[in-house]
Amino acid sequence: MMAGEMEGRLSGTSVIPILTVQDPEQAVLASEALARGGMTVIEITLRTAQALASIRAVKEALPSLQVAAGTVLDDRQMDAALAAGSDFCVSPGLTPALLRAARDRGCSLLPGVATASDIMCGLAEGFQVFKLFPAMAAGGVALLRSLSGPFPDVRFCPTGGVTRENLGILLAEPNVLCCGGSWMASQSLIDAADWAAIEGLASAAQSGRGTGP
Ligand SMILES: O=C[C@H](O)COP(=O)(O)O
Ligand SMILES: CC(=O)C(=O)O
Repeated sequence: MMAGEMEGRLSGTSVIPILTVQDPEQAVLASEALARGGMTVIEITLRTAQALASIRAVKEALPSLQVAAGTVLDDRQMDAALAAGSDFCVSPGLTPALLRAARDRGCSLLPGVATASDIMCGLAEGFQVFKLFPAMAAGGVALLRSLSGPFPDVRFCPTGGVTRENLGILLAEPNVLCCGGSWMASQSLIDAADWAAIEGLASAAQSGRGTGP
């Protein structure tokens, strides 16, 4: 992966909404609402039987939206995600095999890290932008500040426990490019077909202020 490539992809967004969807039609409706709210990048996790079909359907309906495949754990899932039209892949952690698979395929990957050792593995393979997961459980702002000492050039996308309340605090950290989270398109909002609420949460998040108290 070219240096700076992932930073460029994420530069226009404060937040990556994360969707775990059961149905491609719902995925398209939710993605349309997120896009109306100003989102330019979304992630669909490979945690459901309909995830790949959903990625395909969203890319067809909204070609200019960047759609990442999330929860990519191995090269087989990476191949399936790319075949479905994903723009890039996201993983909750990293393995040397996954990093090599991305490099061999020319696949953009946002690999997950939670420790200094994870970051060192990623740097050794040429990665400089990471998802910090699970961000809040692993230490949140205190962890981001601690990591900025030994890794001044590394940038993060904290994900896991990010809410509309703590979003602004995380985005204020200099080593945070953007955050990821599921609150903008939660299962309950999707089940309720509350597309207006999804649009509103996306719009508030994209302005970097959340909607919280
Ligand atoms: O499944 C979603 C991701 O793990 C993000 O976590 P979250 O639900 O805490 O935002
Ligand atoms: C944690 C997450 O968002 C993923 O599974 O990629």
